[in-house]
Amino acid sequence: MDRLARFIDLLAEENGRQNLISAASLAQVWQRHIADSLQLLLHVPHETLERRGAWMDLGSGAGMPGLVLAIARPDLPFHLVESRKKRVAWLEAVVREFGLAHCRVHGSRLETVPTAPMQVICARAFAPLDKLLGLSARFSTPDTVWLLPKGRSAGEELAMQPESIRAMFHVEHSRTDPQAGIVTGTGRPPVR
Ligand SMILES: C[S@@+](CC[C@H](N)C(=O)[O-])C[C@H]1O[C@@H](n2cnc3c(N)ncnc32)[C@H](O)[C@@H]1O
Repeated sequence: MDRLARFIDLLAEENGRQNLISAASLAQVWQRHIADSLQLLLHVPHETLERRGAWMDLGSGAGMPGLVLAIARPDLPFHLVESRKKRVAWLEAVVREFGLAHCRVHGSRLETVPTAPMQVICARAFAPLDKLLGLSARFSTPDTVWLLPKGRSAGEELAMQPESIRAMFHVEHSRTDPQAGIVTGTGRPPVR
C-alpha cells in the first residue's frame, strides 16, 4: 500500500508535466486506476499465478494496469508495451524508482516487439477487440489468460465478434464500475 501511495504521488506530479490521466479520475485515483488494475488478479486462476509466467500489458500509458500490477506483484515478470516517448520515459522512471527488476518496458509499437509466449495478456483502453486480438495473438498460447477491461462496451464488442472468438471469451463484471465489463478468456484466439 505504501508503494502504491508513493506511485500515486509520482503520478500526480507527472500529470502536471504530461497528460497521463484526467483530472477527474485523479480525484478518485484509488478506485478508477489502482483498484481497477488490481482487480484483474481476481480473474487469474490460482494455478496460473503459481506458474509465475510472463504478463504483457498492451499500451500501458500511465501504467494501468501493468505497472500497478508490477508494483503489487514483484514475484511475476511483466512486459509493458508503450509507443509514446514521454509515457515510455515515465514508465521507465517508475521502474527505476521502485527497483522493479522484474518489469521490462518495451518502448516501441507492439507490432515491432519480438514474439514470445505470455502467460497473461492484459490491456485497458488499448484498441477495439478485433484489432487488439489481431495485433497480440502471436504472444498467446493455448494457456494464455486474457484480461481486457473494456468499460461499458464490453458485452457489445464481444457480441460483434465471430463465433470462434465469442466461444473463447466471456464478460466479467468490473468491481470498480458496475456497468463496465472485463473481457476474459483462455487460449490462442483464431485470428488472421
Ligand atoms: C488510451 S491509452 C490507455 C493507457 C492505459 N492502458 C490506461 O488504461 O490508462 C492507450 C495507450 O496505448 C498506446 N498505444 C496505442 N497503440 C499502440 C501500439 N500499437 N503499440 C504500443 N502502444 C500503443 C498509446 O500510446 C496510449 O498510451
